[in-house]
Amino acid sequence: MNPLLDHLNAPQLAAVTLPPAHALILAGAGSGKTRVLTTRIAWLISTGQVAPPGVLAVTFTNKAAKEMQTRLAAMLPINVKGMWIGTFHGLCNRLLRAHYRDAGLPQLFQILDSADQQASVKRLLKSLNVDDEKFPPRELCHFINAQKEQGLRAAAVEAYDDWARKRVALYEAYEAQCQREGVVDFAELLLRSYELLERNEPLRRHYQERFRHILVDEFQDTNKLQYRWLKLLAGGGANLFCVGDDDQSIYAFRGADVGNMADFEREFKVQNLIRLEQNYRSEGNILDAANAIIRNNPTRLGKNLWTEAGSGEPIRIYESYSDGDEARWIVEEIKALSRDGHARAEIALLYRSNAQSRALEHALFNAGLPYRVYGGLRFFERAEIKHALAYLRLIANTDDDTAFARVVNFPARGIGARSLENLQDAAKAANSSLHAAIPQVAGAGGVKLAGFAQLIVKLHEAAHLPLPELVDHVIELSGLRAHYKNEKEGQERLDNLDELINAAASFVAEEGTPNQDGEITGEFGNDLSSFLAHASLEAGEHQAGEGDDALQLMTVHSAKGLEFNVVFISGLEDGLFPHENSMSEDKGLEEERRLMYVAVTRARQRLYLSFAQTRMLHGQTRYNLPSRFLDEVPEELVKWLTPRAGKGGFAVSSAPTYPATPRRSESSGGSGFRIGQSVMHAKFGLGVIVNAEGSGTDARVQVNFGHAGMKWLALSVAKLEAA
Ligand SMILES: Nc1ncnc2c1ncn2[C@@H]1O[C@H](COP(=O)(O)OP(=O)(O)OP(=O)(O)O)[C@@H](O)[C@H]1O
Ligand SMILES: [Mg+2]
Repeated sequence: MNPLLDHLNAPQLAAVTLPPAHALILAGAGSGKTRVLTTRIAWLISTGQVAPPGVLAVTFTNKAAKEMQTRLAAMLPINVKGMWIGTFHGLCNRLLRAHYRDAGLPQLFQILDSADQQASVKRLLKSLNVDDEKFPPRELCHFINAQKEQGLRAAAVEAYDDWARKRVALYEAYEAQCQREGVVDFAELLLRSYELLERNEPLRRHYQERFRHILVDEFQDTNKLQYRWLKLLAGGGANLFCVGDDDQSIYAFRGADVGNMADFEREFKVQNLIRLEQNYRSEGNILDAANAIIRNNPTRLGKNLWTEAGSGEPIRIYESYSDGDEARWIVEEIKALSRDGHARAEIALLYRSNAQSRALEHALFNAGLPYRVYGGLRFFERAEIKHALAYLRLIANTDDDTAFARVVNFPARGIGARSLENLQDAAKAANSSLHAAIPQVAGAGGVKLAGFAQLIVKLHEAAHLPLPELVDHVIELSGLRAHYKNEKEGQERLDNLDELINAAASFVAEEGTPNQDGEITGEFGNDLSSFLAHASLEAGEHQAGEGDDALQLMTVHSAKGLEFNVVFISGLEDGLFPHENSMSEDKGLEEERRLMYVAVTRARQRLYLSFAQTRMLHGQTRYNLPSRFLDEVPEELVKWLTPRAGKGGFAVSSAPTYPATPRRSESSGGSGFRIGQSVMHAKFGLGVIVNAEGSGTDARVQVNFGHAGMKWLALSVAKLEAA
């Protein structure tokens, strides 16, 4: 038998070796979906059923794409570099680079990340004199992206009142601005390449005939437009092989639609529906906990996972007084784990929201423990990096107004707001880019702007340099290096800029010049523009120190598909996880529960769950109840590391469990209740006092009742009892 097929169980083997046909692999976490998908690619190629260029594989992150390539390279004696394996964004970018003319884009079009997009919208509102309180840029971006994700251009969006019509008009103006500047946002990458294939029949045929096998991982999290994109590409008779898990659908808030699974089954008349139920990742207790949690969701396709592994260790739960205490405890625990021989890279710290990482990072930093944060403030999103990239973008395209506006006066060169306004007016009058309008500005401001234009010319002259040298040169010539040298805490920024040079070097070394697999065009763009695209798309998955033995910090969302020997899930508090925005409606809560399921199923051997009674978040101290998800873990699987306090619904301890910070005993206006105290209300049940105001007959307290939510109660009326 083909050694590729060793170690597969029967349904996995069936999935890997299906004769060419559409297939849906529906299976729970850790059952080998990704492994099956990768092995199938290897099997199809090694048995000569398809050549490498005939495969298109979509993964969820760049990291996953790289991992897939590495695994394939280990299984097959072929060059996997040129293969079309990537994220939707990455693949669309590749398509648009290859056919930029047909797509109506400049050769060196630039990609706007979310922050760039917002800046661009802000600039638009300003130039149109639109009140950004009526149309907050963030919401406008959200609206625009949502339209694009449904495949709707401004002209196709319906609007029934003035405000909605204005919003659509702004969408249209934004599109025009992007087109003029030669930039595309993330949603545009997808929509533009969809339209390209839809409208350009020869091109569509070419790709339809080329890709014989299209394989999609994490299919449950595709949105409508992505699904249509897949359908279009598969329209020439390709075989669509999708793997997914409805229980892990966690991107509904971004337009993902689990309904795609049912649509796929129906529209493609899928005959091969394969379920995998054996889990190879987690030990028994962890798996049982995950199964128990997800069982509380009423709308599931339904499946249960089992494992041959023993029950393993109990799930450890820890309660702390504050987020700081929680972080310090995690540090101590990690030190102990290290002493026991656990590699740091095999330990993951997961949290619901990025803001939570601060306390953890602080404690890890103080303890001198190396760590890597995925997501959060990503490398390529740091201010100094974005400044340097903006200069590079201006080399590639002087009409890129977002980049222009970012650095025209950074480092400061005396170009004031007044001159910039004049420049903007001139650009608007001439319908040109900011850069092109410079000669129109008179006076001293005009002279300074001309100086900036000179700088861009000089940078341009260096464009022939090898990429890492070019980056170095730009950092120097732009004055960024000198600027940060003079800044008090500029060293870290200088280090990051050096890291950008390294990133450019490793980019050139790794990517080489793509396109060795017989693309129909040789116009993939040059190193600079591919590097810039990479910087926008990579989303921080590369960071300084990659490969070191560092702890892995990330949100649960970014942990999807990954696995670790030890997992900490911290901040398990109602309002945080489940997140308060999603607690009020069933659908939201179900998505949070799926998120919890994803989090728990990342662990192989050991799982820690922790929560804090108080937490500083966004500059405010919050008093929280333990997450309801903790109650959903069967007691027999659990070992409490702190006394299990409070019976029944919520475990609220009355004593500080970690002695590092003295417990505060704020009184609530002489009412006899204190903040942090547990109370009982006849209607709302058990809660925790989180805030207090007034005194005497006017005394009011705010109570977090968990399921019943947060309430202000007048003590003279509400009959509250100490619990
Ligand atoms: N037949 C098998 N024998 C041994 N190990 C296996 C087998 N199948 C999968 N594994 C291992 O189990 C782990 C989980 O597999 P994989 O990541 O492919 O699961 P998944 O279904 O994609 O999980 P997720 O839903 O979290 O993405 C991996 O370490 C994988 O190598
Ligand atoms: Mg997977």
